[in-house]
Amino acid sequence: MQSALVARTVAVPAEAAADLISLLPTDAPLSWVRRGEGLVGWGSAASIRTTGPTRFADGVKWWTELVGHADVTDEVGEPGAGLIAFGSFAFADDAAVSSVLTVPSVVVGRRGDIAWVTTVGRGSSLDAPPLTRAEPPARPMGVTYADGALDGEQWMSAVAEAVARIEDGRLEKVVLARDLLATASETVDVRWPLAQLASSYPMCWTFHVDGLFGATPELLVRRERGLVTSRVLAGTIRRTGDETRDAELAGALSRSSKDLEEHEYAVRSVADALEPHCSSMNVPEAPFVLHLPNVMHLATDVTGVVHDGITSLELAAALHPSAAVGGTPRDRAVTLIAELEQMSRDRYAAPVGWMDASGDGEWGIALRSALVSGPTVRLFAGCGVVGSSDPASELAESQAKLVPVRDALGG
Ligand SMILES: C=C(O[C@H]1C=CC=C(C(=O)O)[C@@H]1O)C(=O)O
Repeated sequence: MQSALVARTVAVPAEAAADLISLLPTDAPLSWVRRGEGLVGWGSAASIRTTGPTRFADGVKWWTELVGHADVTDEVGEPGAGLIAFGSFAFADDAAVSSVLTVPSVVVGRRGDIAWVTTVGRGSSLDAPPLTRAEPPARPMGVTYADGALDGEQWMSAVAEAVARIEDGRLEKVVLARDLLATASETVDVRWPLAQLASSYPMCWTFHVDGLFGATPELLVRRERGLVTSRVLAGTIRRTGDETRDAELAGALSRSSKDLEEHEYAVRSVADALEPHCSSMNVPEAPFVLHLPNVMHLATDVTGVVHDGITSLELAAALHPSAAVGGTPRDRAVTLIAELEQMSRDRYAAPVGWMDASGDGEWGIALRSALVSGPTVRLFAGCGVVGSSDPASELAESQAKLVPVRDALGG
């Protein structure tokens, strides 16, 4: 049997963690960063891969046992300090896609002006490494794009088919996604698109776990000291870059019955899944408009007080897939997704984030994301389809949602 994990967290000056992503070396970089704060990690002290319908439960069991045997000294005491795991889960129950939880050997965290380094290993003397900028990544070169499973025409037909099924009364909403394949002339160093995403989309969570990277605006769940938060997004309009026009479009979005319907399904699915675990909840009656550089979304922040000892990962499992990425009713939507998309979503649109030893953590929905493997990058984007959806508008919306990763790849 392996010896127990030892984790030591020490405080460091905030300036040392001012640019978290620039600290990442090439060795298994991990990221969860928003507005310059969050967590980065590298190296691997322990990890688990799991598949199928029990993937979340397997992860929770593994983590609980690991934490139960670990020797942790944490002089900072903030959420994310001490022992943490980063994780990225498969969208679907099929056994072909691995989900992963990984404990880095070094984590650097920052929250406001508090910063720390956690070192994890199996030995007794763990010295925190000096925090210095890593060798900068190279820009991907010669990036070319090709259709993924479906070309634009075929994907619009899938959307039209989904609308027909909704009109038949078989379901109310389904989120259909498509993929796009990028190929660079050499292996892509994921730290390049990560740095670009973090600087262009500071209001999003810039993540990377085991080849899945992106900048998501949607927080599936945060659990922090008994409080739970979910930022629900659904309903989108593209930005024009002209401020006056964008303000008019934001107004139109907040009045659009099609988008409000899409949004309502997503909020309901989150509120219904959180309710059994909360003693009190706040679900705002009307959404606000979240402005991103490429698109605007209808957004609702659902909050609650958790009354049981449920971990953030178990909450994520209960919420996944919300109707922001699945549909309503959930089971029918997930079956239709598999039929119409004709591709595996892999880990796109599924929980990605981190959890600490207390079970607190943050799990985003892996949107505006891509899977990198050597010189190839598979990008994903999806759109909520309701009875009034128009296939050509949905295709244009999916293209707008591909912009962050396309721009970050620089081609
Ligand atoms: C499924 C995606 O977005 C979801 C989140 C926000 C808005 C959405 C929409 O308006 O369709 C989607 O529900 C994606 O970006 O791939």
